Amino acid sequence: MRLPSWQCLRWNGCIPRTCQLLWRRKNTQSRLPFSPFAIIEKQQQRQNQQLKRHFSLQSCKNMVKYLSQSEAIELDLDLFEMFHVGQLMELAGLSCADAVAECFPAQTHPRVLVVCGPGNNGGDGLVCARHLSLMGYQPTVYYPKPTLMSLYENLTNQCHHMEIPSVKKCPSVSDAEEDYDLILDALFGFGFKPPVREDFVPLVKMMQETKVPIASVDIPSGWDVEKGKQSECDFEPKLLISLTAPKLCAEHFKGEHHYLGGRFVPPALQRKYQLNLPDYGSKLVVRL
Ligand SMILES: NC(=O)C1=CN([C@@H]2O[C@H](COP(=O)(O)OP(=O)(O)OC[C@H]3O[C@@H](n4cnc5c(N)ncnc54)[C@H](OP(=O)(O)O)[C@@H]3O)[C@@H](O)[C@H]2O)[C@@H](O)CC1
Ligand SMILES: [K+]
Repeated sequence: MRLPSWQCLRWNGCIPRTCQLLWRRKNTQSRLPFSPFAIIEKQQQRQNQQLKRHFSLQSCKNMVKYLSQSEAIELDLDLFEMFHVGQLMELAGLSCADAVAECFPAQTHPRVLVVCGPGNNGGDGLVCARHLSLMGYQPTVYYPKPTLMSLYENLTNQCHHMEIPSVKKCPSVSDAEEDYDLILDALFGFGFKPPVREDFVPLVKMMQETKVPIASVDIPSGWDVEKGKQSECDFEPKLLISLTAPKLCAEHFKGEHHYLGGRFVPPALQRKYQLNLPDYGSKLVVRL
């Protein structure tokens, strides 16, 4: 039996399908110890892997910047000189609702427990709850330490006007699993300094132990903003919505969906922080 020329095969890179099938059949009949097609397939796999490596390197080069905690705080202050905090929060919360709708549709995950913390991350959560309700979800707000400032009071009142219920007690693991299809974690953002203080421990524990999927706003609460998970107990959200630009902890995120939202950074600030943001087009969020 005549083997096809290796040079010719390498040159062409591929062989007509019928020819391959014929060769395979002959090869099996003559019980040759190897098939040249297997070797060619191996070569093609190797080439594909090289291409993949090349493109992933390229995308790393073009990748959005991951911010340290101090960069995130500094950028936040710069933004606050240009915009009212309420404007930024409205876009942030709307982006979160949009990403939730892409990953956990209202038809399959209607009941959302929105956990809101005492800072701006919690404010994003209140805005998100309002938009989720407008999108056909049934959100419930848990806001254990409401901040006594008009910004947060207004956001809370807006939730009341939308007839969004709230709970006063942290649900147990079993209650959470019975009553909710998704938890929106807006407890701590980039202002968090570990470890979690005592009054929030039961809430974080519930989120660690529950099987209800979690969508985290900006930072998975309890993670170090730069180093990520602090212990095996820290929860792993299914969805992370980074706002403005991802923080360093997002490099450790292993969940299924990572989105970027908060499409409000003017070009001068993008240049100052070398953010290298992706093109949002007409969308509120982009998948990273
Ligand atoms: N420009 C942007 O990028 C935009 C950012 N936005 C959003 O703002 C978020 C950052 O907001 P933030 O600065 O208010 O901080 P955040 O993390 O919400 O909370 C701090 C609170 O947590 C508390 N606390 C801290 N550590 C604690 C601990 N260990 N255990 C218990 N409590 C602890 C702390 O208490 P304190 O230390 O002050 O007593 C304070 O009350 C950001 O992630 C994004 O979601 C968008 O709204 C719009 C545009
Ligand atoms: K969070």
